[in-house]
Amino acid sequence: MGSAASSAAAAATEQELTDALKKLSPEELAKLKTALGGTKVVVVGWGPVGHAVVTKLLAKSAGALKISVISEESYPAYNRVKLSSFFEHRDPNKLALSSPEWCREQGVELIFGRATKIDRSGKVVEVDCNGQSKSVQYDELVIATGSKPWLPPVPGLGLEVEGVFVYRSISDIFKITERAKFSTKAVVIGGGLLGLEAAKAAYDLGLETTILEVAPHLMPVQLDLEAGKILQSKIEALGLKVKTGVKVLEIQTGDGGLQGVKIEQEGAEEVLATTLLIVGAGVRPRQELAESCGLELGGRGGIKVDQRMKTADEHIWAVGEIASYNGGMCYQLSAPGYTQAEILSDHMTNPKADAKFADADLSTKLKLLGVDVASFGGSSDFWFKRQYSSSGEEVMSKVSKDEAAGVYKKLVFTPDGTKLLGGILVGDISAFAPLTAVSKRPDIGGLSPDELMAGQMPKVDDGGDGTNLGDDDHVCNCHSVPKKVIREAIMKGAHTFEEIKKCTKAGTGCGTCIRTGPQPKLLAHTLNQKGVEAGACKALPFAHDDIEDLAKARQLKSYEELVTHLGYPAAAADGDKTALGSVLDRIGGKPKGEGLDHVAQLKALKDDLWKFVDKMNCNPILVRLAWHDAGTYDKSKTAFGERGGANGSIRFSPEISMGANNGLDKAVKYMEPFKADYPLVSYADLYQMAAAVSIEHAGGPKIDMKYGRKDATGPDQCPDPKSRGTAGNAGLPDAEPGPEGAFGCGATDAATHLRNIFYRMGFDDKGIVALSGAHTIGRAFKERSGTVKEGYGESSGCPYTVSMPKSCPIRNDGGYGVGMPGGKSWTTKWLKFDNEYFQPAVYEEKDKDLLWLSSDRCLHQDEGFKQYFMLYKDDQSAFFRDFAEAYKQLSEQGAQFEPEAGVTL
Ligand code: HEM
Repeated sequence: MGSAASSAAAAATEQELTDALKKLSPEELAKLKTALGGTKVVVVGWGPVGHAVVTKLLAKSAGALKISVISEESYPAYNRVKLSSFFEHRDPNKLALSSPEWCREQGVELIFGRATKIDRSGKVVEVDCNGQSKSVQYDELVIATGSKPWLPPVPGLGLEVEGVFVYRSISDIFKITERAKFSTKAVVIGGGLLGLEAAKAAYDLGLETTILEVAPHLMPVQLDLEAGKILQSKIEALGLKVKTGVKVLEIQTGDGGLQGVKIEQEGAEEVLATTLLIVGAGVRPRQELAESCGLELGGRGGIKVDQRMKTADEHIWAVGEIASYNGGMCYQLSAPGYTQAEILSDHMTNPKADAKFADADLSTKLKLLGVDVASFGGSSDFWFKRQYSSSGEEVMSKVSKDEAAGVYKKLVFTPDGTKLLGGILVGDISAFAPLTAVSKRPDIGGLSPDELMAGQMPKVDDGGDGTNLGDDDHVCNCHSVPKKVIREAIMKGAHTFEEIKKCTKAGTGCGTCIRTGPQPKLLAHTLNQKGVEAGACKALPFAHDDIEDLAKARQLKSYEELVTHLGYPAAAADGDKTALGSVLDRIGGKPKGEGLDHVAQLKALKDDLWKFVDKMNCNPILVRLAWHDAGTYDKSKTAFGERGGANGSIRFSPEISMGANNGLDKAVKYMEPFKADYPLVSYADLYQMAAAVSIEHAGGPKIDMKYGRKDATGPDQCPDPKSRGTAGNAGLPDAEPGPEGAFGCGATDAATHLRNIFYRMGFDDKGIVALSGAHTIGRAFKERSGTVKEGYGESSGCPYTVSMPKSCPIRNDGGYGVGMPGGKSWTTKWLKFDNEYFQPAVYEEKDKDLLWLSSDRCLHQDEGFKQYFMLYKDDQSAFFRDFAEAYKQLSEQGAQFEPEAGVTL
């Protein structure tokens, strides 16, 4: 490699490198490309560390390397650290660190399959792609296969037992969720990081959960006995059971799989009855590939690597949980993996690089079942030599605890008290970042151990940004990003947290350096120094939404608190408070719409709904909610409520519990926070507006509906389910006839049934076909309508409805995301509102992965319907026009408006 390459690769950060590369002359860039060009790098494993290798290699080679990545899971690389947050959103995309589109844009070849063999002499990896074998040639190979869960040797324990799971991947979570539907109790083996995360999952699923730990206390690798016991009592206070010092004797099975777990504690045996068991007792490196090709392994497993992360084979590298540095232990945390990715990419792009892997930072800070826990150390000796439990001459320890409050703090010093070796924090971990920084310095800056215990921090020259962190202190511990790197990124144009994430990775791990850590102050101060006025106001130059999230995370309630904890006080200006008005109201507990009149609330709500569907990809269910609220309309009836229509009555139990409305309670719940924020808007308007926004957001027509609908006030205003000449469901249509061959209205063919239903509402054949075209978006689920065998979750969906659909991307804007995976859709791009529903590829029913119900089929078979069906097939604008007209009618009839003429926006 020429000098141009080495000077570029010697730069310290990814951002610098990208900038340095930009500065190269075309000749120099050409040299670099010749040096690396054509070199084919294959990365096995698309987890967070494998992905970090790809991004770093791209940046450091100016795109000259040809990179392929082999991914066994069908999800884009995702953040396992946040796996348990999945239950808050149930959206795999929120965990994603990348996407297939990103790979495409970067020219990275993405291969979905399992690497089965490495032929070292031929430099080929064999990949099993869904039963088809593929040979992938490499010049340089990176193994980033990570770990696999370890099952303790307990009689009867195996993943083949129904009800036994591990906790490692998104698909594990889906499987656990499925089983949880039929279980009331869960047992978790393992009281370490992994086991407690798994216990959180079981707890979030509403199961009575018992945690079993073989050691005398929880988290034995990170905590001492006292800290472990405090954590235990906090977890028990939540209603979970914890048993420590436990030996698992046997797994008992019977009909339907798991029945119980037999244990021994303090000499007494006991059987815990359960149908769901999660094993979170540790992991082992996935080294089969390396073993089978004869690569040298580490003494305790993993692939032996040197300081450059190179294995015994000159062309094979290993990083992350699989890498055994100098044959020692493999690190099962992401931070060391990221450091290793950095070092590997340095060496692969620059033979003269001198970066060396030496020690891993095993500091961890996390929230376990609502309890903050942290363990930090200046070097890995803190954990390996268990300095946190040493005593006497080896170390000096200081402890403070408040058992009632559940707060514990232990700091461990050298015997002379001049250097902090590490510490343990439970309950209050606010000092984690500064203390971690102090533990990495040669001394404690002239303070005494007692002063440090009391919360004093050595004064550091922080350049006036208020972080009390030096240039080399880490802001982001997950990715080991020092303050100076973030500062430089801001100086070079990264003016938001998102932009900082992109160019430094800071904040993309656990995210606490943003939420509760020093990043906001650093950003505010640096922007201020640059004279950049970005974001909400002078003192807090971030987006309103960011400020709101930060305020919630830190429980800040006033402008003064915001500026002190997040902002740059010297920059506060008179107008700041006004500019932050809505955020201050929100964090002070006021609804968003307070002070706005009805029309202004409607307008603000529309914007919020747009953002919501954009984030959640829940357009279809909101359309179904609004249509089912309105679709009870009977033109022969006059009394408000009894006549049905869009009046919000679907939120009441007689209606929402009708079979036809299965699953819509989820959408009703989605809408509640909006109602709380905009109290002047009726539920009826809210539901209809959400549908109109969802359709438009998905690329469909704008529906010119009016607002001001009044709400049904109670269950007594719900239509009687049997009052519409149908068996039930207040006149909503059936998709298929019942077991006797008849639809609910008595008709034996779908076309007659649809006419019975929709003529009652005042529609004609054109309206029926146009409205049915709404199925161009959305899916059916076995758990809801029961019309399909596909159901909730990744494993129960079909290729178009899982997170990596074959038609990806399915959103109108080309963005990535499917919301909750699963079910079966009518169309391939089922988050795009277009006329795909009317296309032969759909209605000819050749693609078994698409849905076509009797009520859809009659639309192109019945002569009266067919003319419209064929018109919409050829002319999307005719479909949009007729749909918008019919939907407006659907959403307004039966409703009562105030003012009578309605409100148009
Ligand atoms: C013509 C008679 C209709 C029948 C028999 C029918 C039946 C169904 C069925 C069985 C489902 C699947 C529900 C599930 O399992 O989750 C469904 C979903 C859906 N329906 Fe209809 N429907 C009809 C008309 C309409 C109309 C008029 C609209 C809107 C204007 C509509 C909008 C939707 C949407 C958007 C979904 C997807 C919901 C989701 O993905 O969560 N449907 N429909």
